[in-house]
Amino acid sequence: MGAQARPLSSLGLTALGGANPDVTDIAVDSRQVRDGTLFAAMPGTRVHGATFIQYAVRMGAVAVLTDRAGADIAAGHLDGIAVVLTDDPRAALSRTAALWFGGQPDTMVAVTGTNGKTSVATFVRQIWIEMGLSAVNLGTTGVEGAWTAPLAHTTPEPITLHRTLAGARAAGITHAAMEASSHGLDQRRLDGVTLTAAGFTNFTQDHLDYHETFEAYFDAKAGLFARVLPEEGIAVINIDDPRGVDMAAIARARGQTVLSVGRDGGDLHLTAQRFDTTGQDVRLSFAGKSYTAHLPLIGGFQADNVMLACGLVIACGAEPQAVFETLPHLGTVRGRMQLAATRENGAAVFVDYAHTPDAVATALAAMRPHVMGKLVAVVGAGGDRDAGKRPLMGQAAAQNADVVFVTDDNPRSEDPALIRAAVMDGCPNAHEVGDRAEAILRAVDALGPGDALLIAGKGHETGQVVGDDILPFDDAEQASVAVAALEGRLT
Ligand SMILES: CC(=O)N[C@H]1[C@@H](OP(=O)(O)OP(=O)(O)OC[C@H]2O[C@@H](n3ccc(=O)[nH]c3=O)[C@H](O)[C@@H]2O)O[C@H](CO)[C@@H](O)[C@@H]1O[C@H](C)C(=O)N[C@@H](C)C(=O)N[C@H](CCC(=O)O)C(=O)O
Ligand SMILES: Nc1ncnc2c1ncn2[C@@H]1O[C@H](COP(=O)(O)OP(=O)(O)OP(=O)(O)O)[C@@H](O)[C@H]1O
Ligand SMILES: N[C@H](CCC[C@H](N)C(=O)O)C(=O)O
Ligand SMILES: [Mg+2]
Repeated sequence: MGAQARPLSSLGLTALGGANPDVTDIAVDSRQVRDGTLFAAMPGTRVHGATFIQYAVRMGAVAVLTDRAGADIAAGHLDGIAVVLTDDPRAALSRTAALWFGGQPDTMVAVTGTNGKTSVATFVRQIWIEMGLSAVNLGTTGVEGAWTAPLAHTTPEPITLHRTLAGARAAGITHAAMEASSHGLDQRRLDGVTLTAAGFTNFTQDHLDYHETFEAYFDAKAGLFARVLPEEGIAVINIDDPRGVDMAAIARARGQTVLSVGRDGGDLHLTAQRFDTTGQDVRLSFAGKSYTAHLPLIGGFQADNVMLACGLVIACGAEPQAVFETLPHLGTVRGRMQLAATRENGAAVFVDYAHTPDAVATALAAMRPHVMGKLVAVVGAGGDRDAGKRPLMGQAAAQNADVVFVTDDNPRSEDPALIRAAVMDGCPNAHEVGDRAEAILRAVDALGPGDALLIAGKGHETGQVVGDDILPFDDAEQASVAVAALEGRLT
């Protein structure tokens, strides 16, 4: 909450006719408006927020921030309140929220890409903490690290975001790594954040329900470099991804310094990787020097995420040697290639957040070097999300696992049987088991010595969204329950 009333003009806003009322709060939802509030009436995906201006005024709004379309919708209801009109009210709201809450950790980085954002942001935070700094990561798993808080979005809307950042700063947090989701970028949610560096992981299919085309999805992600990261910022880019090369060109065109990372070359370069039962050894090359480290992380792709994280920390001014020395102390990211249970015969059960075709393929392929026997997968797709990815996720599972169980993820408002049928189109030989707990039980039951199971899709989530209900559900817990039940340890 903003502590006290402040004139509208102090928030960087100029109202029509020079009105300059004192503002006591800012809100993006009319239902949160109270006396003295600046109501930001945003063009939405379902409705224009300006539809609710009349109500907001009744609740005590003294000023409205909107666009021309919003002013037209609310015509006749704007008398007596200050009206700020702008072509890009979402960007204006972000800058206003930054000024209203007035503080963020001194050093901040953001990371975008289809997969790996949470992992990279978590590794950045872990590295900073190992270096003795007071750091957090913000994103899908909430605020984690030296200060914790829950978040409803991967990239929170600007008011929540800046309230959180100001809270973190007040708690002594000096360093923060945040996720920039494509929705968040498209909706300008992080345009008020001051970034030292920004990272790009990769670009594959997701969220076409929202962005409609691959190019629009890419352009949203590119906004991190084309708009949010300042010209003096450093762009840390995975150039193994073909679109990483495009992203680097966008960053260079802005005058940003590019620090490239990759396996095929790059300023920070992975030159060797060897797997063992507890993780992997990596050799990295940076600025003419070679560094080796044991990463206690399962999954070859985590080396890519760790490299990007190292690049971001170095971009913020850390000594490379000190950064690479922290690597043996990194920990598993919650719900990402997390060992959840082990059967008495040694078969391991992993939980992972793979919810795109590329992630399912990558996560399963990453398990192969750790598995002697057969690889079993439990996979499903979420409702009210990109429907085109469903058969592709099934296909990725069929191509990379020996046995596949198709089950429900978060059906949300959709018919789960139809979602499963779409996934099954990509893996017709899979076993279809709608109930997720039963699918996990049957998959665990299928494990012999040397086999392994990947339960994909829900990672750290602790609920299953069915219609408007969130039913308690935790893949890691269900994996343990299944192992215990099958081995007679449940009474
Ligand atoms: C599709 C999408 O991103 N929608 C987000 C968007 O809502 P919207 O503006 O489209 O909402 P709307 O219902 O059309 O309403 C328009 C405006 O009217 C206002 N309103 C509405 C009703 C009312 O009574 N009074 C009122 O003032 C709303 O606050 C809104 O500002 O702005 C809202 C406020 O910032 C968000 O809560 C909402 O996120 C919805 C809930 C959502 O599910 N978003 C997901 C898809 C999302 O953002 N996911 C990404 C991660 C994706 C990933 O990387 O995997 C994320 O960053 O979390
Ligand atoms: N570098 C990578 N390349 C390909 N797949 C990856 C990579 N990193 C992670 N993944 C896969 O993507 C899944 C999600 O990882 P993570 O949560 O880090 O991504 P995210 O981008 O934050 O996802 P979200 O869009 O939900 O925020 C992992 O569980 C793993 O299966
Ligand atoms: N941030 C992603 C998470 C998807 C997780 C998966 N379990 C699903 O519900 O589809 C999204 O909202 O698309
Ligand atoms: Mg995430």
